[in-house]
Amino acid sequence: MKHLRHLNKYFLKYKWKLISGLIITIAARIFAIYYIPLIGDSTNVIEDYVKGEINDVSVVRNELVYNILLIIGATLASAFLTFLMRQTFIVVSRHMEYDLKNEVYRHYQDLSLNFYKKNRTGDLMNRISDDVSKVRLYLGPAIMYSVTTFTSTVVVLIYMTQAAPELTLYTVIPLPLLSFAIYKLSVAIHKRSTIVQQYLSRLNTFTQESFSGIAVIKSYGMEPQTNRNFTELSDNNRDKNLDLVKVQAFFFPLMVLLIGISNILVIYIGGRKYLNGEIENLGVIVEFLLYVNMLTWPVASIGWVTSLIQQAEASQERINEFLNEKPEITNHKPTPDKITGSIAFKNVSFTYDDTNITALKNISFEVKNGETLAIIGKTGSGKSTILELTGRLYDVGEGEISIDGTNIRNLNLESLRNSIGYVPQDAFLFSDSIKNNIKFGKTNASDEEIYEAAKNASVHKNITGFSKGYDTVLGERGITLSGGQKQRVSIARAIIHNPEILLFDDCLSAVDTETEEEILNNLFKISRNKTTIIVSHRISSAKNADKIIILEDGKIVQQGTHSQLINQSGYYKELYAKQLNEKEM
Ligand SMILES: Nc1ncnc2c1ncn2[C@@H]1O[C@H](COP(=O)(O)OP(=O)(O)OP(=O)(O)O)[C@@H](O)[C@H]1O
Repeated sequence: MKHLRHLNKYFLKYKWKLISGLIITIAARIFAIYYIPLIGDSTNVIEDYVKGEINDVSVVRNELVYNILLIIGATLASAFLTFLMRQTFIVVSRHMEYDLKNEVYRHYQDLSLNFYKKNRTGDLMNRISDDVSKVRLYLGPAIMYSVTTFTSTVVVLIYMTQAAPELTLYTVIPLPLLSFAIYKLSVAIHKRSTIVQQYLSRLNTFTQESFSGIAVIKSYGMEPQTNRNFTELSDNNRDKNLDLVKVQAFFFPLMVLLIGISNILVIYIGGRKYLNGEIENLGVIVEFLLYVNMLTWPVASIGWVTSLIQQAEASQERINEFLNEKPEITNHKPTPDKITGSIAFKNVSFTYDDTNITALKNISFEVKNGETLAIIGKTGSGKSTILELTGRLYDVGEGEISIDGTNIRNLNLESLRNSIGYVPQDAFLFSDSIKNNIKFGKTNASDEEIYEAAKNASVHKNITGFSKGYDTVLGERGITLSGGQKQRVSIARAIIHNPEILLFDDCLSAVDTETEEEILNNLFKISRNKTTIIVSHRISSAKNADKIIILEDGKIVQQGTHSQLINQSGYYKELYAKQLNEKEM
């Protein structure tokens, strides 16, 4: 239970609701059992009348009517209290589930990019959905059934021992057996349902991928092969489901068998005792039959609850594993900073943990406030890494990155991130309206600000061309934007909040040279007093920068202005000649 201790804070938070649930449950169980002695009593009255011990039929009638009214009252009270009990325990468990989900989600958000690289998205999703749901079964049903079982068992046993102590002993013998058998069965069911879940998630992943990649499947004529793969997965899935159903099928017969044994014991032993005169009235036997049936479900639920708790413990262990992960990038400065934007890299080297690739080697450069730096270099030379380090998505191993003369580790993290407008290499847009995607950069932006940003990113005309304009929904359920349109919406998102620093990671690669020219002209206007770093493979994007650096294998191999670099032999001059030729062709 040590992993479940993490949840104690939630029990404390909802303690008053839980305590009232406890009181309601005890009252509900007392009322639920209350009718049994009344039935016994009614049987006894009839028996006494049959034996001739009572001669007046109206006495019998009055007693029966009185008992029936009490039974109706107790049943109604028990039904109402049971409703309240579920409302309390199950509602509280839903609140706790909501709190836990939020806690996990907030923690995920704080964790660094490295964490996301080390763990698969499916695993992250499972822990926040499936595992939290399993924990909820402990927080709600498991606690509720434990309280019900305990209360019912204690109350029923008190009633039974008062009525016939020896008979009680014989009739409860099969019950622990029932509990143990149900526990074993629940464990077997759990094992099989975990396997079913795994197969189901494989099937889902396959289906989802084949729908997303339907264009590739069709163009390669792979439909028959995909069908075969689906059938194979689906067959496995069915077999695993059948394995589960076979075990589940034992559940109720087992319960019925053990209740049957208890009933036979009551009738056999109780009957003999009645004939011997050890039990005075038939009513005791009737009562015992009802008690045994009433005890069965709570006793069976001990096994079920035990397996629920075990599953919750395993799930909470997985959740805690992530909750105990410390964010690698933390804020060391609580007060906000005013950032103007001059950036300096001093002897920076950086190695990615997971691949051990040293992406940057002893990099030094400076971009003053309001200047533009262009970074050019072959693929894999470390260009994107420079931008990611500037935004402190990773902390550097060696050397120092400073902004306005302060090491970025000592800047307020929120101020740093707010001062940056970052356009990543692969523009990611959410399945939401274009307007909301742009507003992501400034949640309180007015429509005018959105249009202005879209105009500067040269995408306004495209958007107004869609029938729903800025309300056009993107993604799975909506329109698919072209690569260039996506890049431009992503640029609009970065510039809308008027940041001091703009980082563009090869974000004009999918637009034609004319649009590139138009966007660069707009950006030139809006970035006059901003510090800009443009990563590109095109000379056209870099040529107007105040400074250009050429990276090769993580090192700066050339730097200067466009006019200086085209007069030096090296990568820049070669690229310039090549791209000039392509333009002329
Ligand atoms: N997230 C990462 N984890 C591990 N290694 C990485 C990661 N990102 C980049 N690398 C490695 O670091 C090196 C530099 O990559 P980077 O993305 O900075 O290059 P780039 O110059 O931007 O390339 P491109 O022009 O193709 O975008 C590459 O060898 C790459 O494989």
